[in-house]
Amino acid sequence: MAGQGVHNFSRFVHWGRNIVAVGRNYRDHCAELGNAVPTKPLLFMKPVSSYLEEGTGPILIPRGCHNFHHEIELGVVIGETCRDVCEGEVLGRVAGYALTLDMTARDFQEEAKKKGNPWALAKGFDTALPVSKFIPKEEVKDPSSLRIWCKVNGESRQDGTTSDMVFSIPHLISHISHTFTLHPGDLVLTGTPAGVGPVSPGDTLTAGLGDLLTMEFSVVQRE
Ligand SMILES: O=C(O)/C=C/C(=O)CC(=O)C(=O)O
Ligand SMILES: [Mg+2]
Repeated sequence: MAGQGVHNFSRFVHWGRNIVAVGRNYRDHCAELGNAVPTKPLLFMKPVSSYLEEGTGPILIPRGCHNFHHEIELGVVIGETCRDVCEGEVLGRVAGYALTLDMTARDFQEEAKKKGNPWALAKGFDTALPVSKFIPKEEVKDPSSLRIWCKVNGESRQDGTTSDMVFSIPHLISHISHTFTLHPGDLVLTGTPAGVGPVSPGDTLTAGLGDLLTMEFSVVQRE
């Protein structure tokens, strides 16, 4: 496995930065949840308090959640300010990448969707954003062609490739930057491929990004 240059995430990505997440960015995931493929990126935010660095503790199922899902995603870490950037400039402003999980309280999200409410509780609880080590961009030959996979207790659940994104990384970051500025250290989650599904207390999630790294998290109920 490559990845000699990976580093502790918080050494490079400072807490207190924006976390922008993209939803419905893989056709197969749109289909599995019965959603139309969007015609422009669907964006939401996760709070910085949702970060969970690998090795610092378990993923906590939020109180009252009865349908808790994994979503494996490629995370893009911004290296230079992005404000009104064109697509051609984007990759030059990226610092690197991380493997992330957009943990989702699906029942909270369903309730919010029915009422037309935001997804903050469904996507923003403590530990809703497990992250791998940080991978400098020099380690990643082609971010538009990376395998991302996730297993639960050793059983394959998600196995996709970033080449299947509806909107590319340059398109997503350019699009975001025309509405709000992204700063160094901000993280963009790029959406999940098909295979999202439930996890329970006692489960172990393992996930991988190409031949760059793997990560592992356990799951417990928040008391
Ligand atoms: O619309 C839904 O039911 C669910 C959408 C998501 O959770 C979107 C994502 O976070 C994603 O596609 O990665
Ligand atoms: Mg997601």
